Amino acid sequence: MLALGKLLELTLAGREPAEKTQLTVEGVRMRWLSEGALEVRPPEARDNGLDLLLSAGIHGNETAPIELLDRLLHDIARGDLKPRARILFLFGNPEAIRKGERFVEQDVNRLFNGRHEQSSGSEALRACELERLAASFFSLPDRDRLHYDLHTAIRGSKIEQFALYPWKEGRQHSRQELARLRAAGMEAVLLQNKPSIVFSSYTYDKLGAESFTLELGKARPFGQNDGVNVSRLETRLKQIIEGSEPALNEVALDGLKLFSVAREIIKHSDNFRLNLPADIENFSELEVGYLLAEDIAQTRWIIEEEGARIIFPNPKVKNGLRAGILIVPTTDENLA
Ligand SMILES: O=C(O)CCC(=O)N[C@@H](CCC(=O)O)C(=O)O
Ligand SMILES: [Zn+2]
Repeated sequence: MLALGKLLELTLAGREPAEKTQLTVEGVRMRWLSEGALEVRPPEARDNGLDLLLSAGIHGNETAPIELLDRLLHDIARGDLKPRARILFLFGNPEAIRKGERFVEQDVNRLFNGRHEQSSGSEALRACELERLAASFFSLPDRDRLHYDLHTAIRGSKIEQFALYPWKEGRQHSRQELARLRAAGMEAVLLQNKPSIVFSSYTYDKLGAESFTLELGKARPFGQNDGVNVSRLETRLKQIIEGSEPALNEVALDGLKLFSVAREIIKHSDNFRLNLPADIENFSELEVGYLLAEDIAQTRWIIEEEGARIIFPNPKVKNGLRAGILIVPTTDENLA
């Protein structure tokens, strides 16, 4: 296997490779760009015009997606997987990955779309570098652009695998991309309805990619991910990489559940209280009238929406950040 296939090993060791560019026997070029960043380029004659950004480890303790990207890279470096797409592999927060923590000082996934400029420290610098790497990767004209930012969640979930689809004024969510996600094993998609400061929102909003955050199960340490079944996603990613995807069922979306955001719960102060059991699962339903959260100045979050569910409840976030998302079921009528 080519040494650059061991991007994860290099990243965990904090090492730079001696050789920055290597070629497989089929002429696939692997190029190390920076810590945790590697570009894969097929020979020109095989290139099918897709630019695919695969990121994981934006949160350092979310190891199943990191292991998945590591397997794909090994397969490419051995010549077992023969890309027709250009690919950028990114391990988002190397320092946090080495520590096995979600983040070191601050959550990288709250520092995109310019937020890093109002901040300092290594994670703000890393968010800036990730934006630069993504922008440079997605700078070639007339190519399809796809970004999957892979995560696992802090808690269990009633719907194990789901995607979050960013929003941009005047741009419609794509039915074809939803069909692709369904084929990759996603059971639900949350259609966002406002701008955001996460990585997938940056590549969607500023770089014109079709971009998604994918949640694949519960976060566990390296080597303990048997409970996270990524086989459907892995198969689909290999097909996307090799340009051999079977046709998609766009009409029915094959039972994919769609949700929209009703409200984001923002923590404003240290007085914030979230009225949920510590082990509550994502997608748990909340009844109308339920007092979900309280904060300073008599702020009360009371459920008003029929069919409301909660995802990512987290009262420990820093003040000013999202402490949960209230979602409601929606339909496919506004898709492009
Ligand atoms: O389990 C949790 O509470 C968080 C899991 C996670 O890291 N989710 C991403 C979602 C990003 C998005 O909104 O697209 C995050 O919170 O950064
Ligand atoms: Zn995450």
